[in-house]
Amino acid sequence: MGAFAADVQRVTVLGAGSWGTAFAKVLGDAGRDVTMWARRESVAEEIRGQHTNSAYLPGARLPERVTATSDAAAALEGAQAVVLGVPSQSLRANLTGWRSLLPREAILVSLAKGVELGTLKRMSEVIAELAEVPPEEIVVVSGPNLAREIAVGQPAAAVVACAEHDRAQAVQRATSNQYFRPYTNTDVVGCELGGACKNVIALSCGMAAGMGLGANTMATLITRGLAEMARLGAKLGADPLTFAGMAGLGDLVATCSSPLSRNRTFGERLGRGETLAQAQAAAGGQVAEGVASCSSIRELAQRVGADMPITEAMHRVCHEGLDPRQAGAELLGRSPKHEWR
Ligand SMILES: NC(=O)c1ccc[n+]([C@@H]2O[C@H](COP(=O)([O-])OP(=O)(O)OC[C@H]3O[C@@H](n4cnc5c(N)ncnc54)[C@H](O)[C@@H]3O)[C@@H](O)[C@H]2O)c1
Ligand SMILES: O=P(O)(O)OC[C@H](O)CO
Repeated sequence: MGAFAADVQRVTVLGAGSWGTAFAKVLGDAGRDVTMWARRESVAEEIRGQHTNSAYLPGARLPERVTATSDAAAALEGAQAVVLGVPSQSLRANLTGWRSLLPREAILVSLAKGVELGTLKRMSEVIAELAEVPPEEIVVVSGPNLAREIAVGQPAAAVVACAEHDRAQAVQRATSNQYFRPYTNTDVVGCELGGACKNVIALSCGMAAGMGLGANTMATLITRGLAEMARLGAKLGADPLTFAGMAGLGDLVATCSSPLSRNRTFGERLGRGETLAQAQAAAGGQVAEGVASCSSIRELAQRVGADMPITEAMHRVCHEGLDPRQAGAELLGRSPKHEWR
C-alpha cells in the first residue's frame, strides 16, 4: 500500500476565481471538506454565507461543506492537500507569501496552466522551488475543464498527474464524483506542457474565428498545434502519448472550440481587428494565460530547439504588433515539409 492510501479529507483551495471555485465544488461533491482562500473578504463572505461566488461563477451553487476565508493562515490550518488555484504568472508572488504556512505533510496540487516568464519554469517547478519539496511530489490537474461547465455539473474528465503515482491516486479519489472523472498519469512534464501550450493554440483558433474562418482552419490549427506541443514535449522528456490524452488533445479541443474560453475569446477579438489593449480591457480582469505563455513557451522552444511556428506567430501578434492576417499568410507560406519529420 502506498503512503497515501488513506483518504485526503481536508482540502484548502488557494484562489477563489473561476477554476478554484469550480474545483472546490468538485471536491465538495466528492465528499471532501474544503476551505477556500479568497483575496477579497466580500467573496469569502458570500461563499461562506450564501454558497455562491457571483463574481466568478454566476449560477453555480457550492456544497455546504465548502467554506471560505480571506485569511490564508486560517485557510491552511490542518490541510491534508493544498490546491493552488491562482494564475500562472502570479503563482510565485502568491506562494512566496504562503510558503511558511503550508502544512508539512500536505499534498500540493497545481491547477495553473502556464510557463513562467523569465525562469521558463513549469508551475510544478515553481511550486517545488518555493515550497522546498522534491518536484516529484507535486500533483498537477489538467484537462478539458472549462470552469463554468463543471460548476453546473456538466460531465467532464481530467488528468491528475504526479511522478509519485500514489499521490495522484489520492487526489483522484478526492475529486471523483458523479460528473467529474479524473484519470491518473505520471507524466507531469507532458501534462503541464499540454495545458500551457493549448492556451496559445486557442488564441490562434480565436483569431481565425474572428477573421470569419471555418472548421477546416480550426482543425488545421488544432492538429498542427498538437504536433508542435508534442515536439516541445519530446525535447523535454514528455511521453508522446500524453498529448493524445486529456491534457493534450482533450484540452485543445475544448479550449479551441468553446466561446467560454478566455484565450479563444481574446484571440477572436484580435482577429476582428481589436488591439491588444482593447482585447485586454474587454476581458475585464480575466486572464488569458496564452498571452504571456506564448512568449515563455517560444523562448523554451528556442532553448531546446523545438520548431513551434504557431506559438512563434502568436508571440509576434501579441507582442510585436504583427497583423493576424499576415501571421496566417506567413504560416501558410512556410516551406513545404513532411507531416511528421
Ligand atoms: N477558468 C477555467 O476554466 C480554468 C480551467 C482549468 C484551469 N484553469 C487554470 O487555473 C488557473 C486559475 O485560473 P482561474 O480561471 O481560476 O482565474 P481567475 O482569474 O478566475 O481567478 C484567479 C484567482 O486568483 C486570485 N489572485 C491572486 N493573486 C492574483 C494576481 N496577482 N492576479 C490575478 N489573480 C490573482 C484572484 O483573486 C482569483 O481568486 C489558471 O492558470 C488557469 O489557466 C482555469
Ligand atoms: O478560459 P481558458 O481559455 O483559460 O481555458 C480554461 C481551461 O483551461 C479549459 O480547460
